[in-house]
Amino acid sequence: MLARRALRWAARRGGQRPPVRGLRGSPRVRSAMPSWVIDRYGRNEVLRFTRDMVFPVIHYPNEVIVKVHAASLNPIDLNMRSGYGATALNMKRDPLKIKSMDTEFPLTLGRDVSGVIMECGLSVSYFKPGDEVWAAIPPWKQGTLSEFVVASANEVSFKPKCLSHVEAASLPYVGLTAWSAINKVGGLNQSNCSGKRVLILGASGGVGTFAVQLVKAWGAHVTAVCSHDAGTLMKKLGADDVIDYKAGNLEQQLKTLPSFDFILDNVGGSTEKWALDLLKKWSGATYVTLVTPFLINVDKLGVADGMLQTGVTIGSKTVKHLLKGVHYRWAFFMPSGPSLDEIAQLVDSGKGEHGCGYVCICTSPGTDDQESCM
Ligand SMILES: NC(=O)C1=CN([C@@H]2O[C@H](COP(=O)(O)OP(=O)(O)OC[C@H]3O[C@@H](n4cnc5c(N)ncnc54)[C@H](OP(=O)(O)O)[C@@H]3O)[C@@H](O)[C@H]2O)C=CC1
Repeated sequence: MLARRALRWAARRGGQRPPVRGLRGSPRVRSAMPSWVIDRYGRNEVLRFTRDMVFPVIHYPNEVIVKVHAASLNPIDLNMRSGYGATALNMKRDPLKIKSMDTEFPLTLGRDVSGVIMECGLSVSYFKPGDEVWAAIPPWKQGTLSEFVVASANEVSFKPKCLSHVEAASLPYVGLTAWSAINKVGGLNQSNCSGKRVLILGASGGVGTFAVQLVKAWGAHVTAVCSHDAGTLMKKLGADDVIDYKAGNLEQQLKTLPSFDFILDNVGGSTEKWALDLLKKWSGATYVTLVTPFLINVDKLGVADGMLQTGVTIGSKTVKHLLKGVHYRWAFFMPSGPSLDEIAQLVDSGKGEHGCGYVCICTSPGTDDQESCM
């Protein structure tokens, strides 16, 4: 597995196919393209359709331009539409003000894309024009609600063969977020997850439905917390125990179960005040939350003070819980083509009880009749 991953990294950096001089792909004859953009933050009325969005340009040799066949929306797009994270994301967009941007507008939302490579930068040898790919574009870049989008080749991966573009576009952002929380931050993987007791809070959402299937595919015993409506779906996705958080006191319901090795918190709020006590003590058990105040702190306090406040908060919580015998971590979405390669393999592997793979695409999680399992 590691060797294959290393090979992919090498290939993405130009190790496999000979380097190409100049841009490769269809000659471009247009300078504008259709997009959904916003020109200010607000509610849905700020969304504007335009046919005159500037065509994306390859600025760095490792970038590709993808023709978007399908895109999808996540809660972060709604939040970004309202201005969430604007301070930190703008700093990341243009840290040295080299593009002399006065404003981030017009801003294109949408993180997920499934489409076809149209152009490759000079150093891209892993992909070629015409390849079918999927990706999650980081929030400091222009989004995917456009005809074309530019991405780093390291953010892009070959689309799973068994999914259509529309199906594939529902997965990358939630898949990579769950992968980051469970694998990169939480340290679980195919070889160490078997038999572990995993609790997923907020299991019926985009991230949660992916997380349930991932740890189940790796052999964990999965307890899913969701509302009653999603119970049947959770069972179909492989959850061993399903707990309805609306049926009485959740903390008391969970305390009747044996302790957990790993908790993924997709809910936040006051949950962590009691949920860490559900972990096994002094055995390396880990609590990972995806609901963090990082961007809110930076928006409220500015970059320096916001990051300082964030550092103090995470540092003190980590130490406090370590002294009680458990690990406490924050996780974030991480764009990654190589991680998407591994997710694509799971999707295409065809081992799950749903036919083609472990990963079952829920077009609108939470209701059984909208489930579509590829
Ligand atoms: N740090 C990061 O980089 C990222 C953080 N996130 C965060 O992760 C969280 C999950 O994201 P996503 O899956 O896309 O969001 P969704 O809106 O798709 O899912 C949230 C789910 O949580 C469920 N839920 C709400 N309240 C509770 C509760 N008290 N107990 C159990 N379940 C509950 C809802 O179920 P129901 O409707 O049935 O109540 C819903 O299905 C969000 O808070 C999001 O902001 C997401 C991506 C990246």
